[in-house]
Amino acid sequence: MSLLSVNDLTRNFGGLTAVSRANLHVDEGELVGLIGPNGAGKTTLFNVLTGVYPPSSGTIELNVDGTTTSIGGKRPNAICRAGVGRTFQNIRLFKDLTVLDNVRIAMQQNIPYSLLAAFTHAGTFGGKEQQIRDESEQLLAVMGLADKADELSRNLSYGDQRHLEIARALAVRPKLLLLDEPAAGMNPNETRDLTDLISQLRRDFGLTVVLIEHDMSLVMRICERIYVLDHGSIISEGTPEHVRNDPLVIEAYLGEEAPNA
Ligand SMILES: Nc1ncnc2c1ncn2[C@@H]1O[C@H](COP(=O)(O)OP(=O)(O)OP(=O)(O)O)[C@@H](O)[C@H]1O
Repeated sequence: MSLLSVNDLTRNFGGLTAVSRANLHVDEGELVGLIGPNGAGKTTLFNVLTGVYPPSSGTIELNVDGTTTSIGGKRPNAICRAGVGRTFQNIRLFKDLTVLDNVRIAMQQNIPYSLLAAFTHAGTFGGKEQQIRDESEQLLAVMGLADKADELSRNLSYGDQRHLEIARALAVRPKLLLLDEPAAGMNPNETRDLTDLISQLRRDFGLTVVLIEHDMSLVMRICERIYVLDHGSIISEGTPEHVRNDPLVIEAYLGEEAPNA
């Protein structure tokens, strides 16, 4: 059974259908790309997957360790606890907090209230705090931000802010990581480094990854499978080779950067 099953998913905004009867299946450990021209519905699909918007119709199921959870229409925190972490197209950090605190807050957010209360009452919260701090520092090291832990996140370079976003997404210990344009605004060298890092994170953390990306060199290099959205509908699905030669995809991209990088 797939880790993520999206069945007949539709999301309307008034008279506009942003996602139309989409079907996606992502197996555990896969690295899958989601591409499509501007306004195709990619971010809306992520927003529905993560509870920012409920689906208008259709179902979303997450199968983690043999347990299937229906996450369609659930609140973002519940979906996060079910095992889904994400980054945003527009960086969303606590700009006036330190790099370390940004990760610590994300990690704490994933501790259920009852467990938090149990720690407090049992007097072991201090120990838990230390564990959160240690794990946050480890994550920063993985993301190459160890020496910037005490800096305010607003002072980080753009590329480092994108890395911190990923560290925050990893802090919730996701099984499924959704990356929304992780390379946006990066130069070709930074993009190459990020491409390697995403592959490494998948291996080291045992992640399943779905990424939206306009940088076709990144998508074609690391994704095993790609879904192509156009006007809210999935028009193609398959290997990078298949997708880049699909006439429907080429037509959808006419006038935009063709997916052949
Ligand atoms: N909250 C909203 N209210 C109304 N319309 C919306 C809303 N969010 C998205 N849309 C519309 O849904 C359509 C799909 O937008 P979406 O941002 O999902 O596309 P995208 O594929 O992520 O585009 P891009 O590559 O430019 O980021 C667009 O027409 C957009 O204007």
